[in-house]
Amino acid sequence: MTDSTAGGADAFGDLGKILVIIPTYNEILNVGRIIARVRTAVPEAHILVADDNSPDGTGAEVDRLAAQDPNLQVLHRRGKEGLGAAYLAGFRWGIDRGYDILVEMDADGSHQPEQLPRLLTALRGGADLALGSRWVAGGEVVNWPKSREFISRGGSMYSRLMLGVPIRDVTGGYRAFRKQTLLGLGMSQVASQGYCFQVDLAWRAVRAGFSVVEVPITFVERELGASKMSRDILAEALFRVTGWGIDNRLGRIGPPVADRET
Ligand SMILES: Nc1nc2c(ncn2[C@@H]2O[C@H](COP(=O)(O)OP(=O)(O)O[C@H]3O[C@H](CO)[C@@H](O)[C@H](O)[C@@H]3O)[C@@H](O)[C@H]2O)c(=O)[nH]1
Repeated sequence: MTDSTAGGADAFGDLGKILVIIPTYNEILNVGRIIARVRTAVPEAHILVADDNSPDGTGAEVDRLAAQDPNLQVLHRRGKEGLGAAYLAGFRWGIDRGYDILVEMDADGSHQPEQLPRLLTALRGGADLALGSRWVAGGEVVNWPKSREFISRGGSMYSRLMLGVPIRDVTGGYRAFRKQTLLGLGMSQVASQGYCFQVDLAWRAVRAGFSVVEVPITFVERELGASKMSRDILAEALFRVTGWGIDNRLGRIGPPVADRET
């Protein structure tokens, strides 16, 4: 049987130029493998690694790989400023260079590049934002510690409760955006740095009236390297989501103000 979501040379050319953004902090053990897997899964996609000056030399390793691959670029950032800041810099870089589709993908293999065609197929079907989801039917996590699953499910539930956002996996970080979605949700006003950046963007997309489609994915716990999840990241998420929830109930939050393309 043919998988209608399978990739292949230029299978998604009709969507325009695709950029996969991979944020990295100390991912030298993973970065080469993930780049190779993206190449095979969706050959026409270009890749941008947004590296926060990783002490383990991830940025230099990608420079070495990029010397052989014109469709691989590195955004060297000055230091660790959080996942959100790295993605925002990557989105801006991509939009300024004419990319139409911008994809978020972790470096550690949790987000399987082989499932990227599913997200792109959802965009082709009319979604403005295709969100890889662990918590819809058909989605799953593999080898994730129960404690992480609890935090992740709890974070999504709390966000739904506080914000009324109708998304089951609102903290998930495997996503494909149309450029117009990022501009329309006002990405330049996003200040979240850690993983609550994902909640911020999804909620903004909903408030801006975009169609957000959850696509089931299998999230596989990393085998190499370490998660960057920390107490500070959790505290930021709790603080921000609670604040947004209160402001929302008081009617202080309206639709986001769209960015200009420049
Ligand atoms: N440039 C940069 N990259 C970062 C930073 N912090 C993390 N990253 C990169 O962001 C990706 C995800 O970080 P992990 O630390 O591996 O995340 P996780 O614990 O597996 O968390 C996953 O689940 C979260 C909760 O659902 C998600 O919010 C998150 O996006 C991710 O999918 C990895 O490629 C990692 O190197 C940072 O400060 N700067």
